[in-house]
Parts: sequence; C-alpha cells; structure tokens
Amino acid sequence: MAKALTVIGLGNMGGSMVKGLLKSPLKDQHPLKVFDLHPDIKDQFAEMETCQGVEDLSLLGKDGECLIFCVKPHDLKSLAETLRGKIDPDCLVLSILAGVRIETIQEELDFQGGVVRAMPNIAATIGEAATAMCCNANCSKDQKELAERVFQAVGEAYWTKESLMDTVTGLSGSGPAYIYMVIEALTDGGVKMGLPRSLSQNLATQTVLGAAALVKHTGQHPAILKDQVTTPAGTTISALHELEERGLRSMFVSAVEKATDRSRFLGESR
Ligand SMILES: NC(=O)C1=CN([C@@H]2O[C@H](COP(=O)(O)OP(=O)(O)OC[C@H]3O[C@@H](n4cnc5c(N)ncnc54)[C@H](O)[C@@H]3O)[C@@H](O)[C@H]2O)C=CC1
Ligand SMILES: O=C(O)[C@@H]1CCC=N1
Repeated sequence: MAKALTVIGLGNMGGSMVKGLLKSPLKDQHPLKVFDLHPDIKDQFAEMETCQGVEDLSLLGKDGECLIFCVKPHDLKSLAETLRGKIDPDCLVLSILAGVRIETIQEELDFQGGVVRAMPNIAATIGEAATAMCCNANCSKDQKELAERVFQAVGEAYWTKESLMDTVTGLSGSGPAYIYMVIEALTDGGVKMGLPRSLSQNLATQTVLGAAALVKHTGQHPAILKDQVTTPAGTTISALHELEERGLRSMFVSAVEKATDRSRFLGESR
C-alpha cells in the first residue's frame, strides 16, 4: 500500500507544499492528507478538496506514513505533545521548521525512526522550490527516496549536512522575499522614470526570471553574463557603478548572514 503523506500546518508554507504536491504526479501515487489546528483553513483552499482532512491528530503515525511538519518553530512543542510516543518507528517525520534540529524533533516526539529536516521555499506552490535537506542515521534508503520524491515534486532538492541547514534557510528559504523586494524596487524605478506600473512590474518580473533562467541554462558564472550586458560607456555600467557604491553585494551577503544567525537562534532558543 502506498504510504500516505500528511501535511500538518496549512499556513503559508504548508499550503504551498500541498498546492505544489497536488499539481505533481505524486498526488496519484500517495494519499494526501492535511491537518491544521484551525480546520476551516482547509476549506479556504479549493485545491485541497481532494485531500482527506484529518480529524484526530493522535491517530496519525501509523502504516509507515510520512508526516510533514509545517507549523511554526514555536508550535512544535504543542504539536509534539499530541504525537509524543505515538508515531510508529517505520513512519517518516519530515520537518520544514526553520532552525529546529533533528535531535530536538526526536526528543520532543520521543521518536527514534527516520527524520528528515528540509528547507524548501514558497515557490513550492508552482513546483519551483529550491530545497536542501538532511536526515538522521535512522532514515532508511526508502525513506530518503520518499523525501527526495516529495521535494522533487515541488522543485529541486539537494542533500546536505545538518550544520549547513541554517545557512540554507538564510539563502533559499528566506530568499524569495529578497527577490520580491528587488522586483518591487525595480518596478518603482520604472514607475519613477515614467512607466505605467503594470508594464513596469511585468518587465521587472520577466527580467528577473529571464536572467535567472540564463544562469541556469548556460551554467555560466553570473559575472560573465553581467559583462555581456555591460557595453563600454553604455547604460548598464552607470547603474552598476551606483549599485557598487551603495553596497548592493555587501547588503545581500549580510542579509543571508543575518537570516542564518536568526535560524540558528531559533534552534537554540527552544
Ligand atoms: N513561509 C515560508 O516561506 C517558509 C516557511 N518555512 C517554515 O514553515 C513553517 C510554517 O511557516 P508558515 O507557513 O509561514 O507559518 P504560518 O503561520 O503561515 O502557518 C502555520 C500553520 O500551522 C498551524 N498550526 C499551529 N499549531 C499547529 C498544531 N499544533 N497542529 C496543526 N497545525 C498547527 C497554524 O494554524 C497555521 O495555519 C515554519 O516553521 C517556517 O520556519 C520554511 C520555508 C519557507
Ligand atoms: O521567515 C521565516 O522564519 C521562514 C523560514 C524561511 C522563510 N520563512
């Protein structure tokens, strides 16, 4: 029997995971179940009509199912209280909680089975997430494969070591927010210089999408592609000079550093 995937916590990211999974072939291979403390949340998503709503959380964790924890880090304690000692050892616990270490999850749940700590991002909604994950030694080969299939269903997925997960959170977990700010700011720049807002936003969005796609498809260093845009004495170099003077690169490096530190803090302050 195919193992059920149960998403627990249907907020921004749990909702994103469910929407992404429902668009993927995985939805035909595994029963998809959902649970939130607020049962009416499920009804707000028309897409979730086909998902089975879980009535009683304490009945979960049977038949080798995969529980996908998508609650806030500070809500883990109360969630774990309900599930403590009740999850069968052949189940897979998959957590996307920022900062929360595998060891903490095992302790809170009193669970010695397979645990995967993953960090996807909000682009899971459309199957474009970037996810990195790590697992404990108790994770079987099949469970690792299942975790891979879950996150590949909503984008790209990579294995890494747990000591790098806070950095992943600071880069790609939080990253979409940085890029939304860039798109918003570029749009404002266009508006300031006279473009209608909708045209400006469309141009800014497609520019970010196209530039990223070119890096990905050519595999070239971004600096080489940047130089191809930059005509001597042209327009681009004037803008790049301004960005360098104002410390754009340094700001992004510091942003990732700050978010990484915050993720570490969330893990330590439990
Ligand atoms: N928002 C994002 O872009 C990303 C978030 N994450 C992680 O995902 C987790 C959730 O973040 P968001 O979705 O932004 O938060 P959110 O606040 O939007 O959603 C959390 C949901 O969990 C529910 N919940 C709380 N306690 C519960 C319990 N005991 N049982 C069942 N449901 C419960 C809440 O009702 C709420 O719907 C966090 O741990 C965060 O670190 C990871 C990657 C990206
Ligand atoms: O801001 C946060 O804490 C979460 C984790 C990564 C993205 N959002």
